[in-house]
Amino acid sequence: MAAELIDGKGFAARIRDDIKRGVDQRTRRGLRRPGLAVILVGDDPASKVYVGHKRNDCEQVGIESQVLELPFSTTEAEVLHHIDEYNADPSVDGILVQLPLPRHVDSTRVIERIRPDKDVDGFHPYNIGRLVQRIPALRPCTPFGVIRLLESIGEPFKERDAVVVGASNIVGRPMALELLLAGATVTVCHRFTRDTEAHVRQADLVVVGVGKPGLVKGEWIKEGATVIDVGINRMDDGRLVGDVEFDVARERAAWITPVPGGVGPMTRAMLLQNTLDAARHHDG
Ligand SMILES: Nc1nc2c(c(=O)[nH]1)N[C@@H](CN(C=O)c1ccc(C(=O)N[C@@H](CCC(=O)O)C(=O)O)cc1)CN2
Repeated sequence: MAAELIDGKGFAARIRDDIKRGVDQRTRRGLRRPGLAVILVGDDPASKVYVGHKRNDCEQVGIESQVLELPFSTTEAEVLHHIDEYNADPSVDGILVQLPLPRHVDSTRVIERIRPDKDVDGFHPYNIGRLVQRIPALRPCTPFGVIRLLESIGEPFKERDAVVVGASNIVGRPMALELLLAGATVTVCHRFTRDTEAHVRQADLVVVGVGKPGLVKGEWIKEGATVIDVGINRMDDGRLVGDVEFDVARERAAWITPVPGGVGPMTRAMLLQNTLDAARHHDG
């Protein structure tokens, strides 16, 4: 029987409704709206689309957003200067620098410059360190969103062998950490892994975030597994596809996320959640 689809788009819409209620409650109590500042450097078309979505999401839930669009030639020192200004601005609760950055700007130095309490992407080493120790923190949005999706389908983490394919800073590594904290037994496959297929074949839960269409073959998926596809790849004909060979995987899995409409909308919803949480923290 074909797997059930995990409806990230629908779930994210419900989370946005909750966040809107949280924002409205603040304004009724005389508190200011949460503020998000987004920095976009260069003109990568996909980044522009994502930043546009984030701006619309903020408008929908009542978060004040501002987007600073900087040319590709912007220096690292200039980006750091803008971050310093947002760090000092009390109306800004969250700062996000859209990735990837041009090669002449060091993303690690940029992320480290953001005040950890305004790091709504959850990428700052301080927040990652807190997450490692299970201390409440701003959590990286994509893995946080995946955990929320898995909780929504009643995933029994503690009984599961999970395999994460990909070990990026944004997805794979924090994803493995989140699954570990949720109680799963976790294996991470990366570019030096000798036999990714063998690991995926025995996994009860597979999370893939590499950015290569069809990297994980449908026939590798164990019968009844849960498959979370974080990949978003735009094909020449304009279609968006994930990293998993969807049609075949769907015949074997019990649950699977679609692309589009799976993890992507949840990443954006968790950004709103982090921004609201940061504002609550800033209330004192
Ligand atoms: N500073 C950050 N940069 C990047 C992040 C991030 O979390 N923080 N993640 C990705 C891009 N990303 C968010 O910025 C992102 C990508 C895609 C979606 C999304 O909603 N996808 C939709 C389809 C959208 C489309 O039409 O193209 C879907 O999957 O249904 C949300 C967020 C890299 N950079």
